[in-house]
Amino acid sequence: MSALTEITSEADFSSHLSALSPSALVVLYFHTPWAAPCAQMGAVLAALASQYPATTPPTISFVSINAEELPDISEEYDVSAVPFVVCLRSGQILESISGSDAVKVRDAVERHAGRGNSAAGDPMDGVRAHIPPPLSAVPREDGPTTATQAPVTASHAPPADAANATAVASAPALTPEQSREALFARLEQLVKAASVMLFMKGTPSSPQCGFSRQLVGILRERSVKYGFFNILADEDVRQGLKEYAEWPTFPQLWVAGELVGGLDIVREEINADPEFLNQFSVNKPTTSA
Ligand SMILES: N[C@@H](CCC(=O)N[C@@H](CS)C(=O)NCC(=O)O)C(=O)O
Repeated sequence: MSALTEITSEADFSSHLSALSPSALVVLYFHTPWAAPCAQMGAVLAALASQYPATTPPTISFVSINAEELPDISEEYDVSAVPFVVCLRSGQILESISGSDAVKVRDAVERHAGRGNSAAGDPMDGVRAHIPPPLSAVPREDGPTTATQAPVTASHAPPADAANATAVASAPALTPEQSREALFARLEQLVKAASVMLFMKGTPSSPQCGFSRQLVGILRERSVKYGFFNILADEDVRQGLKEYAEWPTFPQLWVAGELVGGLDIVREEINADPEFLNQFSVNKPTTSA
């Protein structure tokens, strides 16, 4: 699966881009370490990247760029605020998205990844182009309204120490209620990081619990395209999601930002409707949207 690659220098950026084929979609993610919305978007992009298989040569590449540390790159892509996402192909900017709207970013990536990949033999071709909202009853509001944007002046980036000073000055200690709100805002984004999101213990290739393993098996059998989040890697998400979802265990399967349930519920849904989840299968004919 693809991953979010951190760019460490301008030279690193140039060599990364030149190693890609011209038809590859490049997703640039500009962030700063001190801007809280960037942490959410970073997790969203990592989950999104995990949905795309790593191919040789890559047909899609997700890169993460510290907007303050690499001001020349930020300036080149007109980064005025973070988080900021740019979809790029053959050096051409296809779309820029400013702010932490996970749905907007996901839709843009899926839309652009759907084009230009067909020659690469990617098994997910076509499906990624656009998956219609699966549950018409589920409102697909535009991302959380917590899209607080942290302004960043790329061309006048402060040195690292100054950036730290900014972080201290601009990040007063949060009250427990504020921390909970921030966590819930992050979770609201995460559950929408992919049309089908699996919150599990471990990863699909290495599940750390039998329930998660079985749910991965169900999704695999149906060739469902999904994003995942390993809750063992983030205790805040592990505990917070139980409260946010009002569901005490993992795995949790979310579809279009709505909780379906755990393994037992997914099984019940499939028993009641064998076609359940089929619309997210990579084997589904793309014409039947
Ligand atoms: N029958 C449940 C089984 C899931 C379950 O019991 N999970 C436990 C053990 S893996 C869990 O997540 N406990 C809470 C935790 O570990 O944080 C289902 O349908 O998903």
